[in-house]
Amino acid sequence: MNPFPALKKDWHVTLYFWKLVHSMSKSYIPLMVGSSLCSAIFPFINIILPKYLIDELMGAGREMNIILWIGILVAGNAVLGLLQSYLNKQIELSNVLVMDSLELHVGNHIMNLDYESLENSKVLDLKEQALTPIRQQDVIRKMLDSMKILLQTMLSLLGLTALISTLNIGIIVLIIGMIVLNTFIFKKSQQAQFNFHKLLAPLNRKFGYYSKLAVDFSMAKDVRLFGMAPYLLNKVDAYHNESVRGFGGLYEKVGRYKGLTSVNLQLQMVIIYAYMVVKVVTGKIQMGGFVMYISAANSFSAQVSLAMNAYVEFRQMCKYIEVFREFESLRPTMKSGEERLEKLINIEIEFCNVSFKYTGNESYSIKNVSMTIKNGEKLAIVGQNGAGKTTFIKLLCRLYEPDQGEILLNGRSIQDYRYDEYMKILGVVFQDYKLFSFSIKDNLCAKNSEISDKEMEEVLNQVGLEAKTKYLERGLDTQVFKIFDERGTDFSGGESQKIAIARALLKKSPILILDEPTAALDPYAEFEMYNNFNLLAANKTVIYISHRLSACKFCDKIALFNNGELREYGPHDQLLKDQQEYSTMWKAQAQYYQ
Ligand SMILES: Nc1ncnc2c1ncn2[C@@H]1O[C@H](COP(=O)(O)OP(=O)(O)OP(=O)(O)O)[C@@H](O)[C@H]1O
Repeated sequence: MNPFPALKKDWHVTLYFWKLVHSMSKSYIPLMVGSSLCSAIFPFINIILPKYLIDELMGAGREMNIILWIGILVAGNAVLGLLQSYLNKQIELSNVLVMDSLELHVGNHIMNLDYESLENSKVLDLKEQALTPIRQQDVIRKMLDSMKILLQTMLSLLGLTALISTLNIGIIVLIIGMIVLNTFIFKKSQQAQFNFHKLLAPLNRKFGYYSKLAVDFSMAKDVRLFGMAPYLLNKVDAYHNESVRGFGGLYEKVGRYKGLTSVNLQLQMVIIYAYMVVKVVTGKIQMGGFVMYISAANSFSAQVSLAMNAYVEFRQMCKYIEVFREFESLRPTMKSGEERLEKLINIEIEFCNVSFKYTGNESYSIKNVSMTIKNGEKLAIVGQNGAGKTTFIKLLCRLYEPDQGEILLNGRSIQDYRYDEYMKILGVVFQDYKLFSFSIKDNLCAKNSEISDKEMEEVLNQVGLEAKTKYLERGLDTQVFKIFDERGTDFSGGESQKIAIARALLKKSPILILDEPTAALDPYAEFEMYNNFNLLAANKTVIYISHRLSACKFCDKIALFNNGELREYGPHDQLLKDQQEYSTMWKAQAQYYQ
C-alpha cells in the first residue's frame, strides 16, 4: 500500500484545519508551539540531572554540589511547570473559543445552504456524519491535542535518541519495533470505532428525532391527544437497544486490543531492565548512569508510544475533519444574480410554463403553470389539499428552482436578482410559520432597528392584537413563550398568527404572501382582517392561499390549482359563471352559511 496519497490527503486536511482554527483563534498556533517546546524540555531535567546528583551522592558526596544539583532540579521543574500550566490554561481558553466559534461557523453555513438541500437525506446524513463526532467525540480538541503531542514528542525524541545512542542504539530499535506493533493494534481499534460511528450516523439521526419528539414541548399536545407516548418510547427504546448492542460489541473488541498492547509493553521493559542490570554488574555504567538510561529508555518508550498514538489519533481525526470539510464545502447551487432591485417601483410577476418536481418525487407538483400577477393585484390561490398551492409560493420565494420554465420579475428571471434584495420585496406568512423565544419586538423585526415601537404598536393594532399586548407589563419587550423567562407570554394559535402577519406587514415589502392567513382566526377576527385588508395591504401585491372561499370575494383574481395545474384563472364572478370546479367549491361552502 502506498502511504503517500494518504499522507498528501492528511496534509491537505491539516492545512484546511489550521486555517479554520487560525480564523477562529489567532493565538492558538503560537501557544501550541510554546507549550510543545516546554513539554519537550521537561523530561530532560528529570532524566539528566538526577544522574549527577546520584553520582555525587555515591561518589565524592560534596555537600555544596548536592545542594546545587537539588536546587537546579527543583528550580527547573518549578519554572517549566509554571510556564507549562500558564500555556495550558491559555490553550484551554482558546479551545473554548474555537469550539464556540465553530458552532457559529456551522450555524452560518447551514443557514446559507439551499433550503432544498436541507430536505435531502444525503445532505442530512453528511451533516450528521460531520457534526456528531465533532459535538460528541470532541474531534476538534483531539485533533489539536494530537498535533500538539506530535510536535512535543518529536522534539523530545530527538534529544532522547542522542542520549540513548551513547549507550546502545539497539535499545531504540527494540522500543520502536514494539511500538510499531502496538500502533498497528491501536490503529485496528480506531478503525473499528470509525466504522462503527459511520454505521451509527443514520441510526443516531432517527434516535435523535424520536427522543426529541418525546421531550419537545411543541409536540406535547399531539403526543398526549393521540396517545403517542408508548409508540415514541418503543421507538426510542428500540433504537437505544440497537445502539447499546452495537456499543457492547465495539467495546469488547477495543478491550481485546488494549490487553494485547499492555502485554507487549511489559515484555519490552523486562528486556531493557535485564540489559541494564548486566551493564551495571559488568561495570560498564555507574548507578547514576543506570538510573539515567533506564529513565531515558522509559521516557523514549513513553514518548514514541505517545507519538504513535497521537499520530494514529491524528489520522483518525483527519478522517472526521475530512467529512466535516466535505460538509463545509457544500455550497448553495441555486442561481443568484447581481441585478439590483432598489429602484423597482411597479412590480409585475410572470410565471412562464413553470414545472417543478420535488427531489425524489415521481410526479410534478407544479405543471406547466403560466400566469401574470400585476402590480397591486390581489390574488387568491385555491384548490384541494396537495394541489400545489404552497409549492407555487415556495417557487416564488426562491426556496426551490423551477425544473422547467421561469419566473420573471419585471421581465427578468427572479434568479438574476441579488438574493438578499429579492427577499426584501417579499413579506410572507407560511402555514407553518414559527415564532421565536425572543421578545415580541425581536419577533416582529429583529433585523430592522429602523422600525419604531410606535409603528409596531400600530400594526399590532391593525391586526387586532393590541388588546393582548397593551396590558403586558413589559410591553413589546415581553418574551414570547416561557422557555427562558417565566414572565414571558404564550399566544393562542390565532394570536400567534396575528403576530406572524404583523411581522410580514412590518417588513414593508411590496409583495405580501399569506398562506392560510385566517385559518386560526376567530370569525370576528377574520371579518376584521378582511375589512382591514385593503388598508393593511394598500398598494401591495397580495397573494394568499385560502380554503375559505369567502375571502376570494376581496380579491381581483382567483387561481384554482388542481393536481399541480392551473385549471381556472380570473375574477370571482367570472369563475362562478364558468360553472367549473371553483363554482362547485364555492356553492359547496356557501350552502352551509345559508
Ligand atoms: N418538501 C416536499 N417534498 C416532497 N414532496 C412535497 C414536499 N412538499 C409538498 N410536496 C408534495 O407536493 C404536492 C403539492 O404540495 P403543496 O404543499 O404545494 O400542496 P397545497 O396545495 O399547498 O396543499 P394544502 O392545501 O394541503 O396545504 C403534494 O403532493 C405534496 O405531497
